[in-house]
Amino acid sequence: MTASTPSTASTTSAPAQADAAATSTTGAASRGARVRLAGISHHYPLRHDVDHGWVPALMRLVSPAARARYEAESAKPDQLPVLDGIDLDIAPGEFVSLVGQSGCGKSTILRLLSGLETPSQGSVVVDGEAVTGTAPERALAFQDATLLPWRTVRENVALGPQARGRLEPRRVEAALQVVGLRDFADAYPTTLSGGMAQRAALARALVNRPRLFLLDEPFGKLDALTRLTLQDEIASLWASQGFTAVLVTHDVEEALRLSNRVIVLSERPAHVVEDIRVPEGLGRDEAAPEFQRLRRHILTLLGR
Ligand SMILES: Nc1ncnc2c1ncn2[C@@H]1O[C@H](COP(=O)(O)OP(=O)(O)OP(=O)(O)O)[C@@H](O)[C@H]1O
Repeated sequence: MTASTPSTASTTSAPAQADAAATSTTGAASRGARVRLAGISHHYPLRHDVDHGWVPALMRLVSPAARARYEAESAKPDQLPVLDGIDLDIAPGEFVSLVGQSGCGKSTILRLLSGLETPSQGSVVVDGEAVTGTAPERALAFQDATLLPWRTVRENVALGPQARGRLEPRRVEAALQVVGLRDFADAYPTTLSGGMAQRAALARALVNRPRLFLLDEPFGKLDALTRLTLQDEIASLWASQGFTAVLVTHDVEEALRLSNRVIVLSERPAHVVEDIRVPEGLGRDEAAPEFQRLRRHILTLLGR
């Protein structure tokens, strides 16, 4: 499935813009990456996995009770299983949301897709190539904008291309334009609202023309109104830029508004409980019985 009409909130005129953009840039959809997660399992080492060579000597000096506590702790598994057999194919231009209990491994999946983390088992393949490290065309946006406070908005957006020696000022200006921050290009991050800072972070990702955009609760810290506005803007960007999007969110309505598919994950170690296709256009009609039915269904799967 390729990007088609986006599902967006109905609070502003952005959905109309998104529709227009989607219609006018049908070719853009092919820019999106094809993603394949095959047999992914992942664990993190636990703290007592650390090799403290001095511990046995110390244990001879401590009380039997303290020694017993240490031995009990050491006998625990030394790995935290986080993901358990995740298989997922994402078509170019799809918008996929991952929902699941806190701590189930959603962000880990994004880190694997970005190349920040390597899976303990299985493979992450983007556009036919195994992911072995980070790449600018696989952009990651977090809950915190993480802008450098000593650089202006423009300088923050330019940072990635500059660091790679590929600075194209026109692209930086275009990225600022697309997120509506041209007038604040010379402002410093401390003078921005939360929503504006998040827009700057989106521009910083978009300047790399990502084929895969990984969004880790990017609206999590924003007030409800800004959140809805930015959701519309993401939908609009997705329609016009044609990237593949993977969004981690706790907000089931947000997932239904924005996505073609909602992947419901189990508790940790996570596996896919259900892969739900969102009918085209449904996201714009929250009052629709089908929207509400899907919302309740997902909440039930999440045990809420
Ligand atoms: N670098 C790490 N080292 C050790 N454990 C980690 C590391 N990163 C995450 N974890 C653990 O892995 C589990 C999954 O973390 P992850 O951040 O992927 O979950 P999540 O579903 O995104 O959580 P949330 O919804 O609360 O943000 C958690 O128990 C977390 O404590």
